Order: sequence, then structure tokens, then C-alpha cells
Amino acid sequence: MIQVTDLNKSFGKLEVLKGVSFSINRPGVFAVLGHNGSGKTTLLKTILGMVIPNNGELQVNGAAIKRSWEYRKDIAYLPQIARFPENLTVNELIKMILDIRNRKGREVELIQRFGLEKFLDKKLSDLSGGTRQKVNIVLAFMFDANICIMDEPTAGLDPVALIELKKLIEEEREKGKTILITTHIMSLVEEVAEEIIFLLDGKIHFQGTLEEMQKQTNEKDLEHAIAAMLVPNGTHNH
Ligand SMILES: Nc1ncnc2c1ncn2[C@@H]1O[C@H](COP(=O)(O)OP(=O)(O)OP(=O)(O)O)[C@@H](O)[C@H]1O
Repeated sequence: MIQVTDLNKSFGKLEVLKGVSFSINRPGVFAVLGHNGSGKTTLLKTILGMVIPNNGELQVNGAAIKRSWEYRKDIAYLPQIARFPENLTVNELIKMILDIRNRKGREVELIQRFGLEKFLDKKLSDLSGGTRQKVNIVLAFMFDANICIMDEPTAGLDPVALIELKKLIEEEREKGKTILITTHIMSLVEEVAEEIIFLLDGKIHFQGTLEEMQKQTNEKDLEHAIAAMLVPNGTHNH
């Protein structure tokens, strides 16, 4: 479904991705983890074609994505920082995206699930951070994409919205979707992810299930397991 081979990306002198290779061959929820600045967003944006790698191969659904845009129709994206015209109302923004995609969406259900009805006529500039994030979630899940990429989806969400988001992720997983999430919230990883892709020093340091990570490190708690992975002579890729 997603195959990344020997991906390199530098910004000037800063080498962010130094030969990243991994593949995702099954549906499910995959957590992309790593320190601040380890290149998670860069990696996700490369898969989306928003960042052009210096080197490497990328395949989505069996086809190389170089110079192709069509494949993106099959990927939903929730950016870490979404930038939309601030003077639009929530309703206008949703309508605009529906028009651009020229497809039917499930926005009515999602608006209701995240309690956004009362914000529909408000301008984006007037929304709180958490409410904006709910709007982003609606936009990301509005179309029935097979692959969903979410960069810090929980940012700013209140507990009620967080529960709703987890439910939504679970439903999508049951429909056979492939979901990639970056987050610094380990409890979210433990609750929703079946596999971890761990970026360190510009490379994939570990890919495997939570159980495999716990077994390799002898640590039950995910935060401690990850910390154990960082010590020299620790455990590595499988
Ligand atoms: N367009 C850009 N131009 C220059 N440097 C960039 C650009 N995009 C990212 N970087 C740098 O690349 C590095 C990786 O950034 P990235 O956003 O991918 O990290 P991240 O793992 O997602 O971090 P965080 O956990 O803080 O969100 C950072 O040092 C960042 O400053």
C-alpha cells in the first residue's frame, strides 16, 4: 500500500531523512514516532507529494508517485498546522472543499459528532484552537479515502472530542483503512495503534507491533520502551 525506499531529504545543510525505508502492506493504524524535529512531518509530506525528496522511491497502492497527482485523491490528510483563508466561515470552507473535490462527503454526520453546528457561520479567524482542529478532522474524514494521514490529530482537543476521534479512527480501521498518525501522546498510541514506525537520526530505528517493542526492550510501558530503544546497544529493527 505504501512503500518507501531509501528516502533522503535535506533542507539546505540539514539532513532530515537519511535513507528511510519501510513498507505498509496491510490496513490498520500505524504510529509514526520520533523526537521533535526528527522528520515525521517531512516524511508524511513526502508521501503526500508536498515535499520533494532528494532521493528515494515512493509507491502508493502499487504505483510510483513521481510526478503524479491522481493518487492523492485516495489519501485524506490532517495537517499539523492547517492554513485556510481566515475570513471564510466554517460552512464556506466545507462547501469550498466539497466543490474542489466534486464529490459527496459525510460532513453532516461529522459536524454533528464533533458538535460543530453552532460554529458553522463563524469565521475561521474567530475559532479556538480546539474548534479549528475539529473542523480539520471533519475535512480529513469527509471523503472516503483509503489512506488517512494525520499529523498530531489530538492537538487542542477536549476529552469529549478526543473520545470521538478515537471512535472515528477505530471505525475507519474496521472499514479496512490504512491510517498513519504522528503523535507525542503515548496513551493514544497504546489505544489505537497496532504498529509503530520509529524515526531516529533520519532513519527507521524500529518498525513493529507494540508487543514486539515491549518484548525487545523488556519494558511494559510504551514511554519506557521507547526510552530503552534510545540507549546505545539497545534493540533495533526487526
Ligand atoms: N521547509 C523547511 N525548510 C527548512 N527546514 C525545514 C523545513 N521543513 C522542516 N524543516 C526542518 O526539518 C526538521 C524536521 O522537521 P519535521 O517537521 O519533519 O519534524 P517532526 O518530527 O514532525 O517534528 P515535531 O515532532 O516537532 O512536529 C526540523 O529541524 C525542521 O526545522
